Amino acid sequence: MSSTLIVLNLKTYLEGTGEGAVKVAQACKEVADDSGIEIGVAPQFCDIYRVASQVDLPVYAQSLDPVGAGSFTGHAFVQSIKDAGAVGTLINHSECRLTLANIDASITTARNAALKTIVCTNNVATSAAAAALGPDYVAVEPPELIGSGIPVSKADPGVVTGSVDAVKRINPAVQVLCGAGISKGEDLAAALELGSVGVLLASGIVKAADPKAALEDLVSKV
Ligand SMILES: O=C[C@H](O)COP(=O)(O)O
Repeated sequence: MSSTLIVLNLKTYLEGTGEGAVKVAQACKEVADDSGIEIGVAPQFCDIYRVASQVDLPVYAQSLDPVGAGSFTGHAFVQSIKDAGAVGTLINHSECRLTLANIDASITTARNAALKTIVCTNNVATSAAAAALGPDYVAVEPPELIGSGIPVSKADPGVVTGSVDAVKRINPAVQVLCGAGISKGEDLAAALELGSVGVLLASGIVKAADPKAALEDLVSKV
């Protein structure tokens, strides 16, 4: 496997009892095996166990709550997420934003459970702030480009290079992903050229008529 990472966020695009998530995850697994590029998938909480138990690929939660076992109704408990089979979690996605204090607490909670952490940010300043908290990855995604089909790596290369520079300066151990509007091989190639180690993406693959073909195109220029 190369050090490139692709994480496919399924958001709430898929209905049903997890069979759609398993099918997309299976496509990710096949393309990962063929390409040698690591591909992870972030299904809804209720599908983590089903996906992780049926497909041998890295599964991420879409978020978690910094709570322990106990009186925490409605929260996403890290140990349950881990026991369901997740290896990591997104934190602070634009569609699920947290306070800085809760980002910090979520990173600590995930790290204590040995889950990888991908903290989403919306610009260079928040990428710098996230890097100071020491997650495994910062994933910069300008919100206005999310779901637009316009790739951040072409529409706003400066937010990627700026985030890479800021993160390296603050904490060189943190790696940078970028996302928003990524769907094609040229988008991923451009993202890597800009210094990121991979992408966080969703609609371009999940909503494609043939997600496996879309994934094959995504990795075709690396
Ligand atoms: O988590 C994924 C990002 O929000 C990007 O979404 P998108 O690929 O649909 O633009």
